[in-house]
Amino acid sequence: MRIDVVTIFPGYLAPLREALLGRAIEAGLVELGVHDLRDWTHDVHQAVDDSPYGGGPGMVMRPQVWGEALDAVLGEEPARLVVPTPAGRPFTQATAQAWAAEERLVFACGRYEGIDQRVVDAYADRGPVDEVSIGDYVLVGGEVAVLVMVEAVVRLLPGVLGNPVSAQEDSFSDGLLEGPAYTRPVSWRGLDVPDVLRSGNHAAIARWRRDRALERTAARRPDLLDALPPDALDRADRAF
Ligand SMILES: N#Cc1c(-c2ccc3ccn(Cc4ccc(CN5CCOCC5)cc4)c3c2)n[nH]c1N
Repeated sequence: MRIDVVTIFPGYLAPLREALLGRAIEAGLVELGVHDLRDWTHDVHQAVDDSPYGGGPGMVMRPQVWGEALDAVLGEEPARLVVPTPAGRPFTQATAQAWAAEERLVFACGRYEGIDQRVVDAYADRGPVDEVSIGDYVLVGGEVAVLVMVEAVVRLLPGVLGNPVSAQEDSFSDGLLEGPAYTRPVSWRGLDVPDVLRSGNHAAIARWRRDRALERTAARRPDLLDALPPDALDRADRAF
């Protein structure tokens, strides 16, 4: 997979070259290009924004600069263009899993009050364009959202995670939140690891973990329970 990011703050994306993601890049599992939008400006002030038509607060990012930048970065290779925005469709684990199958992702990081809508409209004729949001809160720009989405996608690529099974057993992959996890010591500040986890009874451990996942999901994310397909809960789950 190749990932390109266009931004006026390239330094914001430096964490993508650290730790697990950095090792994936070094291993050739993913290619990363980060591009400064201002490289496609032609004025002395390197202007990327202007006042909004129709009035309103803040500034809007100019379509011309974005058009030149995305034409250059996209080139002729097919790619999914991703535009983070507070007004986007929710980015979920299912989105990450779908995008993990893509050959190329290009992220357009807006700032100010966002990017002129004609940029999205113009590229929608060339290939898939996703306007997505990572959550119901307002950030200052798209860079943090890109860090989140790139990490969620790249960790799913074959060879990136040391233990690939964990990607399948992620929270949300079975529609539930994962339950609590424990490691040594068996007792810490008067708090003990649940006996079942040390029993060696794998069926009982699996049942206990499923029950804790159901309990946590019901308490914290009842919406996920409501969204489960009818056959997702077995009789033992229903007894819970
Ligand atoms: N992904 C993601 C994001 C973003 C995000 C992503 C991309 C950009 C580019 C610019 N900004 C800042 C910005 C601030 C204010 C406004 C105005 N609106 C805000 C909502 O109420 C109405 C008025 C627009 C844009 C961005 C924010 N925020 N939250 C997410 N989950």
